[in-house]
Amino acid sequence: MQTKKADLGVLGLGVMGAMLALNFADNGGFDVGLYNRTHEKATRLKAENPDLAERLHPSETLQDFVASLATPRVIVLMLSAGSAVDEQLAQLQPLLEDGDIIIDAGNADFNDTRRRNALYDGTGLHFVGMGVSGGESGARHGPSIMVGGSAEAFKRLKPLLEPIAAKYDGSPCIDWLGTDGAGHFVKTIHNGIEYADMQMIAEIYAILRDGSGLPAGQIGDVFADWNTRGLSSYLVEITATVLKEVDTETGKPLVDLIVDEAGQKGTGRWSVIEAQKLGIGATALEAAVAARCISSARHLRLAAAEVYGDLGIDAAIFGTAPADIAELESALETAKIVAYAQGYTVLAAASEEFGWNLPMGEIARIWRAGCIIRSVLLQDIMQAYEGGASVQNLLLVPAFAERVKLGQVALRKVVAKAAAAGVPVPALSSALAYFDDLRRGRGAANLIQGQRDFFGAHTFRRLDREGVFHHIWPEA
Ligand SMILES: NC(=O)C1=CN([C@@H]2O[C@H](COP(=O)(O)OP(=O)(O)OC[C@H]3O[C@@H](n4cnc5c(N)ncnc54)[C@H](OP(=O)(O)O)[C@@H]3O)[C@@H](O)[C@H]2O)C=CC1
Ligand SMILES: O=C(CO)[C@H](O)[C@H](O)COP(=O)(O)O
Repeated sequence: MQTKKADLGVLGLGVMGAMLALNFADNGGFDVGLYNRTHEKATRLKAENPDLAERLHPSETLQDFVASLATPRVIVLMLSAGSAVDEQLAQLQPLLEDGDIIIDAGNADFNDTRRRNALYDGTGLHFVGMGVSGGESGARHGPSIMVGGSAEAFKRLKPLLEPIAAKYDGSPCIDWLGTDGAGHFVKTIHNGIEYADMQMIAEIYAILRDGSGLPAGQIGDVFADWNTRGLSSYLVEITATVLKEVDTETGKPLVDLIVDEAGQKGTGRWSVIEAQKLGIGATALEAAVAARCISSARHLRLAAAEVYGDLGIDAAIFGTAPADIAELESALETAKIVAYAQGYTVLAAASEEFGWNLPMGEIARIWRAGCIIRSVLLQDIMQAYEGGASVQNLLLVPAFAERVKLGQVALRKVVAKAAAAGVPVPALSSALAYFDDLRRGRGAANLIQGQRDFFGAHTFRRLDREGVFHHIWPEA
């Protein structure tokens, strides 16, 4: 029987919740109350972890769960995003008391988080939207934690959360990033960048597989090698592992047997929707979300392959010489910098729009370990913001400009070759197009303004004089 009240409770013991609960018990040494809609998961978690069992306290009812927690309570929700969170909040609210803190630690649409924060305002309860990244293993051993909500609530949560967070050079990858939805917004953009990163890696894989004709294992070796330098990151590391894995039943590379339809739970889409709402062109993120959608339309792709399959891919265009592989490496590294620059631009715009004053360098700091997009690049991004430097766009920071000036040559060649060969590289090419768009002082939107004024009297500004003008255009 539980005699001592638990230090906190975890509600929702799916993949992430179960691992977070173990992390709290193990690395935090906390007593953890457990509750799950399907009760068996709570009892099983305790039974399967005898070494931590004395700190795990499952309850069968929500009432017992709430009663098992020390006051003021801290309850971590780890549920599927959306209505599940609202339902649980509604059931919890009458059981809670002044000062209790409820954390939504799942992925949430930050608009929901803002709405929920507003609901709790003035109730004496605190609602905290908190992004957690690192997948199952991160949740168990140390995720990157992006906290929103009130600074006051964070002060109380810090001693509970720091011990379970990932550590980079001993420093915990957790911080309070701003009020209401700030934590979930930053997690959403993290995932948008994650989508872009994964898509670009997949495009390079497609080039090596369909353009260069390399088998999966050898492509895995290429990624493993790249992981020792500028591209060093969790995603490149796991790419190498996934590519080298062999299916024991068939003896074939497992990746060759996996259906080419990418799932998505919504965070990538949210990142792009919010970028659009803020008026920011995050084209690599957009391309990555769109590519997942196209991947899911497998029947359509198979039908199109029947119609256009004879066009094939020109395999003579991409080589496998060390210089060819190095070109791909440089292209990927450059496009990745562009994707991060886009993600950070969305963060900056949101910070301004919602008055969060997001600590940009700190976000890079807490992404350096634990999270899915952890990479050596984040160290450079952190440095770009050092001393609170105001950064308009990462591509304008001298250290990145130098790298991109060199790397764009490879990116341009790879995108051009891919177009010629017939290998789709939507994220790499949108990164290149963004860069080219950004670097030209004079774009082509003057024509669009002319067209808009023609059909809708939308007016335009002129380069040679101040003011707003409408022209009487000749009839078409
Ligand atoms: N998996 C990952 O890599 C990551 C996931 N996340 C986020 O964490 C959250 C949880 O994800 P994950 O653990 O993977 O998901 P799972 O599907 O493994 O677990 C979902 C949990 O939500 C509960 N649940 C679902 N619907 C309801 C409902 N209507 N009422 C009560 N409980 C409900 C489930 O209960 P039951 O057992 O009864 O079904 C289960 O405990 C999500 O928001 C996800 O986006 C964040 C980072 C990484
Ligand atoms: O948040 C995560 C990683 O950071 C989750 O794994 C999320 O589910 C990934 O998104 P998707 O399922 O859409 O690929």
